[in-house]
Amino acid sequence: MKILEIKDVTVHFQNQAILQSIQLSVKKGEWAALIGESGSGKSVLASSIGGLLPSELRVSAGAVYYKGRNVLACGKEEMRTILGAGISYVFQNPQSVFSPFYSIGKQFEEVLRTHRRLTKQDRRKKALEMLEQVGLPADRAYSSYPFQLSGGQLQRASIAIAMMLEPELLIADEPTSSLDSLTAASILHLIKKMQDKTGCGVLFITHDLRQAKKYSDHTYIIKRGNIAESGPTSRVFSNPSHPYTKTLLSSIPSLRSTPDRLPVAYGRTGK
Ligand SMILES: Nc1ncnc2c1ncn2[C@@H]1O[C@H](COP(=O)(O)OP(=O)(O)OP(=O)(O)O)[C@@H](O)[C@H]1O
Repeated sequence: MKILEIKDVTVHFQNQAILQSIQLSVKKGEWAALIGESGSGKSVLASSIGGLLPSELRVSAGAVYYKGRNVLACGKEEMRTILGAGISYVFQNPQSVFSPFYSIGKQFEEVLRTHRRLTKQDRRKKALEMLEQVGLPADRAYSSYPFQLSGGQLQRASIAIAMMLEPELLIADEPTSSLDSLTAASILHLIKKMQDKTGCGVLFITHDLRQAKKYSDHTYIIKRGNIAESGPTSRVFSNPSHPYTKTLLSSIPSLRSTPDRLPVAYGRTGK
């Protein structure tokens, strides 16, 4: 079942097309990767899904269906309900998710107050449970202010708050770009774990080809506002058809030449 279906979406800034006739879909439980270089239109596409485009950008054609409902035609109130409970975001910069003026726990509880009918005690219990699930010391994180957590810890908290209402679609917009590689790997592992637990669809926006290859079922390559190529990840990476995809893949030689497992000489002799 398709959770998200983007049909022929075109976005303009004044008379310049930033996205052109985009087609993309994400099924329940699927991990789709959207790969493209800087400025190709990844974030504009992510924003258009949740109706989060800045006012100077306009969707000039097409539709974005969330479970069959065109979100581009939804009113503000309906969109507010869909966002959070149906579609959630994790951004590159977790600071943008949290207010610096309130503790993390208070901000979790505020989301629950808006979307769920729970007692104060149950809101606190749920917040602590989510913080624990993402591997944070729950009590400390709950009472911390955002600046008291490291970048990696804050990204974990942002995943916890994004998953708290069990959304059906998680849009992860370059969630690891500001993190060191070890922390980045643990964050992607965590998103995968949360997906396995809830069965949500994931739209993973990245320029990291290795991570896309490792996690995604389906890959979309975007170039200057157009989908240059799409298909099952294994096919796109093993047998790319578009010259642009070939160039992207060949820019990281080890991606295609490094075997998934260590060679016998290193892996199995115990030496
Ligand atoms: N608010 C805006 N007004 C005008 N043009 C914009 C606006 N936001 C983005 N653009 C333009 O749209 C194009 C796509 O930008 P976008 O931010 O989606 O790229 P991206 O692929 O996410 O890049 P990055 O990987 O660097 O985040 C760029 O040419 C950018 O300059």
